[in-house]
Amino acid sequence: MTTMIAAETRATAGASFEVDGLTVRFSGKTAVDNVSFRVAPGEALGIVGESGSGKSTTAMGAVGLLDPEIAAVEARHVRLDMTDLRGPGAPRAGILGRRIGVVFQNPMVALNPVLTIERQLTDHMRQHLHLDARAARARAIRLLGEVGITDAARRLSFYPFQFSGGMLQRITIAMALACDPELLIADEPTTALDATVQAEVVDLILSIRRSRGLSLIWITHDLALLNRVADRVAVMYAGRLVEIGPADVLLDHPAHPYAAGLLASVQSLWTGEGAEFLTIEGAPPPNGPEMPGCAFAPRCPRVFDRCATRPPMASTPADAAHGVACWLFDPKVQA
Ligand SMILES: Nc1ncnc2c1ncn2[C@@H]1O[C@H](COP(=O)(O)OP(=O)(O)OP(=O)(O)O)[C@@H](O)[C@H]1O
Repeated sequence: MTTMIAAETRATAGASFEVDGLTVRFSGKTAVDNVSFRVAPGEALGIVGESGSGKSTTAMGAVGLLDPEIAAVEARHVRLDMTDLRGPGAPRAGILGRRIGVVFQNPMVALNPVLTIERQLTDHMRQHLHLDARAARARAIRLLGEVGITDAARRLSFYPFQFSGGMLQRITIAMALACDPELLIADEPTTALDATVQAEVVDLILSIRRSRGLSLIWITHDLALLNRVADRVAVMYAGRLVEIGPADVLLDHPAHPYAAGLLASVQSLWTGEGAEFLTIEGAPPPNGPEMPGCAFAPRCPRVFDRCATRPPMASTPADAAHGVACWLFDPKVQA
């Protein structure tokens, strides 16, 4: 009983999350190259980029969710507040699931189809919070209420197939919140849902973030959504972080030619009928960041000689308010 009270009253304010020099390789091939960023306590960072740009690999690699048999992950450090998640003897086990919650794209994949919702929600709490069965069940009912599932006591005995996609995503959000995390990672949490329920799930995550004061990383390919969900935005291209800055600044005046092109293509869609639909010519390089210069150089309308031979700023400084990895904005080139 004592443990239950401690768990329920634990403050759920957000923690800072700092990633420095994260590189991820699959079978020796670099998928994410020297990525650095910081999320301040209670802040929401949106990570945007096209499919395959390395958004999920960055987040999952940072928190230790990639299978070490498949992915080689290196980083100078990954810190949740003062706790280093990657140093020797780092207390990784238990942090994920307790201090960090993750909501995935497809709730059907995140949930076990042959276990009841009660079992899946309470196993998690019993493991991390050491609650007895009764206390865990009571907590599960409260959590389901928090994510908008009515008649929660009865529905705890249901299996995943008895819920709609939107309801299932609410349940995975409850699971992510089960141990009062300080950081929530939402990896395209609405992509697999019907358009009608997407907005409800976005609203739910935003309202939970506000009420709990959580730090949030929201991964999306939807630039328009970032207006609503993010305080700061990080733009990824071909495994590198090319621009990071305050959402209002970056979404109004993106500096990196790729970010500018991405925004222009979305804005041309927003402007409606008769408007020219802008696209960025070409495709991302097949070898991701494994090329001598800037990976965007072959598609860049502002390319110049240096871009093809040397990668600009290998990473954006973790503490920079607005960073751009582009030779056009390098002070030494401008001088
Ligand atoms: N398990 C894996 N094995 C091999 N390569 C992988 C694996 N997972 C990801 N990759 C590669 O890593 C790169 C980054 O993929 P990632 O899924 O992180 O991109 P993303 O930006 O999140 O894309 P999406 O929006 O489609 O989810 C891609 O080139 C992808 O093919």
